[in-house]
Amino acid sequence: MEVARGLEGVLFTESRMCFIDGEKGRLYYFGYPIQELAEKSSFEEVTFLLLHGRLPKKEELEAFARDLARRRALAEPLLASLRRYPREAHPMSVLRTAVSELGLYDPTEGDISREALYEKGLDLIAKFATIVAANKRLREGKEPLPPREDLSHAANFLYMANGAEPSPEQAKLMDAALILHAEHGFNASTFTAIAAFSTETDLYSAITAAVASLKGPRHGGANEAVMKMIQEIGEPERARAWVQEKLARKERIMGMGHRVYKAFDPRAGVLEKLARLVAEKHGHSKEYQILKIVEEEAGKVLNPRGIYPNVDFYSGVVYSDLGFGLEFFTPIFAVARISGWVGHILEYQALDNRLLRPDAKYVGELDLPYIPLEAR
Ligand SMILES: CC(=O)SCCNC(=O)CCNC(=O)[C@H](O)C(C)(C)COP(=O)(O)OP(=O)(O)OC[C@H]1O[C@@H](n2cnc3c(N)ncnc32)[C@H](O)[C@@H]1OP(=O)(O)O
Ligand SMILES: O=C([O-])CC(=O)C(=O)O
Repeated sequence: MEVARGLEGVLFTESRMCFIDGEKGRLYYFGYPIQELAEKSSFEEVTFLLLHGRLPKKEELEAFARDLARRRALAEPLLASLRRYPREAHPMSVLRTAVSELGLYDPTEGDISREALYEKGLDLIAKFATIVAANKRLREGKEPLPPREDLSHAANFLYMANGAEPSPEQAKLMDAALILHAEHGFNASTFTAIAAFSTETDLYSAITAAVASLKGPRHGGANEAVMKMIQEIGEPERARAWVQEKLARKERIMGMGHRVYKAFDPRAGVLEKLARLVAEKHGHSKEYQILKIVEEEAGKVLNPRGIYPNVDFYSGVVYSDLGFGLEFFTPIFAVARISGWVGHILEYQALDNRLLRPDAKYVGELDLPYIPLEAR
């Protein structure tokens, strides 16, 4: 059998959730084009779609959004832990630890019946935003704010994170970013979640593993690395030379390249427009300008090789505008992706939850004589 390095091109299951056309740069959630969802839908509606496989009717969406809103608050023991975690710990490590800890307070942690999974999944989707916002407040030396049930998921997240009710424009921006990041097939973190869940471990364990996987700079952590790149470049005038030197050293430009897309990631297309909007309106133009030059200069070498900006390239400009420091960029990704992780776990379980256990081609030796320690 051929070895498929990185499991590239391996089809390990069937799924209705996500279609990615890597050659043409197209993306659909349950058949709906991503651009249309980002423009017209809400995070709550997309989450319903990812969990139920269809768009909700008006009353269904209202009930679903109310249900999510009611689940936002964190119990005191977890809040006490968040206060105790080291202030300088990375917010992704805080999220990973907090999700794991949530399992400790669930007396039915091990119940993975479909009904229990759905309930626990909704709980996690609701609480991810509260954990991340609480951590942001604590890092700023402030007390976490209790969630508000009268705001949408995106608006409440911004309210809890920044201590002020966002404008409708800001809430829409966050909503669009969450929709764009909610799902993406069997990316590394979703695959990690499924690999863990296929052992019939509990949901908290599978999601903790997924958070750990998303943290890496080759995956969700790339959005933070892009902002560090912008900071290192410093001024738009330095960007071209910086890119040329980087590529001459055979180093990677973060936020570019993708295992599946060999064309422009359609999410990056939407985020580029949103980043341009905030750059023009609110003066983040330097960051945006640097990215445009990096995209163009790196593109001269990388585009012919099918390497283009991915979802992590422009998102940071938007998150900065919404009041977040770069260490919160990947946690924001997680606040969105939790919906995809839960949706995939439900879908995979409904199929048969077959244990994931690939194999490797053995290239070692056999039947070696065991030499006693004193004779080696
Ligand atoms: C949400 C997400 O997870 S989106 C991805 C986020 N990650 C990043 O932005 C990190 C930067 N990008 C990368 O490291 C890669 O593009 C990956 C890991 C995302 C996908 O890459 P893969 O499909 O595994 O390709 P692979 O790593 O084998 O690279 C193939 C070639 O393209 C080059 N390449 C890939 N990405 C880049 C990049 N961003 N900059 C420069 N060169 C690159 C590699 O150096 C390699 O060159 P070589 O053949 O001369 O050795
Ligand atoms: O699909 C991937 O490999 C990575 C990605 O873009 C995502 O998870 O959104």
